[in-house]
Amino acid sequence: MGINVKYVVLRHLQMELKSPFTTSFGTFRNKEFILVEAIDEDGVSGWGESVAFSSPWYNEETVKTNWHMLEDFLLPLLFQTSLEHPDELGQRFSVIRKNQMAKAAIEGAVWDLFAKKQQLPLHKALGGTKSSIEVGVSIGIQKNVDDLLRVIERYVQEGYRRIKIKIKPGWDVDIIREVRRRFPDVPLMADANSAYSLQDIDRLRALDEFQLMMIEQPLAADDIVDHATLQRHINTPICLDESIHSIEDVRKAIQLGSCQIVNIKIGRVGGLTEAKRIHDLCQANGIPVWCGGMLEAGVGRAHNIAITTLENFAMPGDTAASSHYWEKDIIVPEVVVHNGTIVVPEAPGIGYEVDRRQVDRYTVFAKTYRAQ
Ligand SMILES: O=C(O)CCC(=O)C1=CC=C[C@@H](O)[C@@H]1C(=O)O
Ligand SMILES: [Mg+2]
Repeated sequence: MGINVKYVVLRHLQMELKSPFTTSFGTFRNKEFILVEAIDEDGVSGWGESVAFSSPWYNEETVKTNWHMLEDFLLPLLFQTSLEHPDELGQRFSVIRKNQMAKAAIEGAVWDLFAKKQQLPLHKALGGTKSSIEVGVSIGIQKNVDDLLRVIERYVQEGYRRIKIKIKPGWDVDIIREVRRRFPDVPLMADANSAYSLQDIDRLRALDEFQLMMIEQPLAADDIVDHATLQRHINTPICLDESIHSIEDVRKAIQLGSCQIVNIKIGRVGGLTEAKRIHDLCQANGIPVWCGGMLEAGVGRAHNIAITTLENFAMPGDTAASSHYWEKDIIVPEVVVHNGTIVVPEAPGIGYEVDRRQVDRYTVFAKTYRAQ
């Protein structure tokens, strides 16, 4: 059964975060993103979500560059001929360099469509094995330590399986010491979003005493060489986020010893097919992976849940409950977390219904593209 996408609707949505999210590179108050709906000859819709932000802080892609790539390059390639399987899109899109988040947005919609046509939940179509997944929560930089401790307390009580806090020079060793004093046993990790350099080795080594599960992306966003040096000097396992765009990046990082853990973000690596390949390579090399978050709305969140059902997603990811981010999400039911666990939905495709009323409410503009 081929996949024959007849038209695609791109929608530019804007949703307000319940509370601002601050990292070492800035504060998010709103989330603007592109929602992709791919409709086939039978009128079945597949949904994808671009995780690019409005500004090129996290990586070089933005909402506008994603729209441009989709409109001018990726949709024409998709419309060229039908597909037998979503895995074929990687090859078809390989004539376009990088722009992984734009590629992943449409690839995700095609995977949802494919799974629906097969009457399979997306997680089964991907080869997932879990019926529930464990999740953690990522906490932005707070005004002061007391606020941070209060926020952590709340999430620990809600049952989240690990706490991730953001660090940067000056908001690191002392802060983590306080957190550890108050929560000696909580599974804890720190994400630096590239805020350090090799000159900070001593400061980063000082974190070894706190039994962190890992430190995420301490060094430059495009680096895997200095990370290998750093890993030789510290005991805390390094996890790469920003530096990983493809299976080739992972192969090289493993060879160099740049990390012991990989954060897989579907958007950053160009889609579900590449995410699965990276998962498999890491598994073969004894490297656990987990699913990162990009403050997704419901569709992106559903894709994250599906990929996390693969076996080697062995650590809790950042897929917190919809209500952690939004007053009202765009899917029904919303993603709920009980005791740090999400029950994986079994309905075909992403497993959640897209709430068109909410989508319309958040849509700033939309455009439809048809196969010629
Ligand atoms: O809750 C989430 O979706 C995860 C949030 C999170 O940690 C991140 C979101 C966006 C950019 C980064 O700061 C970051 C990360 O690096 O993992
Ligand atoms: Mg990160």
